[in-house]
Amino acid sequence: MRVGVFFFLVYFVPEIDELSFSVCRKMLSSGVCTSTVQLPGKVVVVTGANTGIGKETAKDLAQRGARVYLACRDVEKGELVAKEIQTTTGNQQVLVRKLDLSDTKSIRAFAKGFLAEENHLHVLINNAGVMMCPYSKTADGFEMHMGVNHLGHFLLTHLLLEKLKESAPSRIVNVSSLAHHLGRIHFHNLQGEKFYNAALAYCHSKLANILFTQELARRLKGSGVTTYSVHPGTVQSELVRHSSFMRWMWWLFSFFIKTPQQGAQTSLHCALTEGLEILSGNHFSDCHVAWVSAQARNETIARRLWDVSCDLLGLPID
Ligand SMILES: NC(=O)C1=CN([C@@H]2O[C@H](COP(=O)(O)OP(=O)(O)OC[C@H]3O[C@@H](n4cnc5c(N)ncnc54)[C@H](OP(=O)(O)O)[C@@H]3O)[C@@H](O)[C@H]2O)C=CC1
Ligand SMILES: CC1=C(/C=C/C(C)=C/C=C/C(C)=C/C=O)C(C)(C)CCC1
Repeated sequence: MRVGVFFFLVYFVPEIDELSFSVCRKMLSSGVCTSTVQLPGKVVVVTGANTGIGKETAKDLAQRGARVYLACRDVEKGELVAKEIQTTTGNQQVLVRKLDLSDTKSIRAFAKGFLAEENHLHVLINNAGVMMCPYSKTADGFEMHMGVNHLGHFLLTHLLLEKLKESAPSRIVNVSSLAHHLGRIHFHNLQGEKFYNAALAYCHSKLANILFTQELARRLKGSGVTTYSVHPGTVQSELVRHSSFMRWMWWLFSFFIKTPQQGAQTSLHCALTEGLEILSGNHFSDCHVAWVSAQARNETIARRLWDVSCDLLGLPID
């Protein structure tokens, strides 16, 4: 039935025909991380690692011998995945710790626990994300997309930054999206209280991921810590859980959508590839540097977002 609907559209609507074949070509030329780097003795944190892109990223890093922390809001789901990764990779150093990015207390507790038990952190992958949630707020009163996708990771990164610097060379990968092109930082409506659209709220938060990456790269110059933002591609995952339209689209076009394992490739490329330090602050898609929107290249907005984020989270503005 799905194949029938697809071929009906392709056969009878020439525009869709052209679009789908060019999209198809693009999807099929998706990047692959070719790094052979092994990671014994290295410590990695992946947020949202119990499913989707995060799970596949964590699995690959465990396969290379790293000690991998799965930072998950649902510890039970995390434990099941940790067992699965331990079995498939033979690496027992896959650990689950509770992290709910929609609650700054949980983020602080995660960081405190991690810093108490680990002397190093070589790679932080800020992967967790929510998309198209009905209007809701985090425990601290932030709009859910901005709160989880941007502010949660902003705070987590700040709390772990000294450890990353002590462990240099180290890397931070922020999983953003092509959707950032539709994003805007409305400083007068950062919590969506004046107007709210679930899809745009996601786009705004993904733009914030890129602005954060660029500002962080500027501030970390010379520290040995580098940072990259990533568009993983359009990937079959649970991200579409809040939208029946998107679930339908993903189902209809599932032939052209990447698997989570393919979706993990660009994060892995940025975390592992040797010689990438010179490209700190850049955005990547299909394992190549990718173009970002004019908003995402605006240093003034990036600096202001940094200051506003510090202010909202009670961090000192430096
Ligand atoms: N799939 C796609 O096509 C695309 C994805 N991306 C980005 O890729 C990243 C990974 O998404 P993907 O794997 O597709 O989606 P999934 O929904 O499959 O995975 C998202 C992960 O984030 C976790 N998460 C959600 N909310 C919180 C929270 N409050 N605290 C901690 N963890 C949380 C989820 O945990 P739980 O299972 O408990 O809900 C889950 O582990 C996201 O940042 C997304 O924006 C970007 C472009 C396209
Ligand atoms: C038009 C079109 C598609 C739609 C793509 C969309 C809608 C992508 C959305 C991506 C998002 C939301 C990423 C998350 O960050 C498909 C399914 C690829 C198939 C070919 C035609």
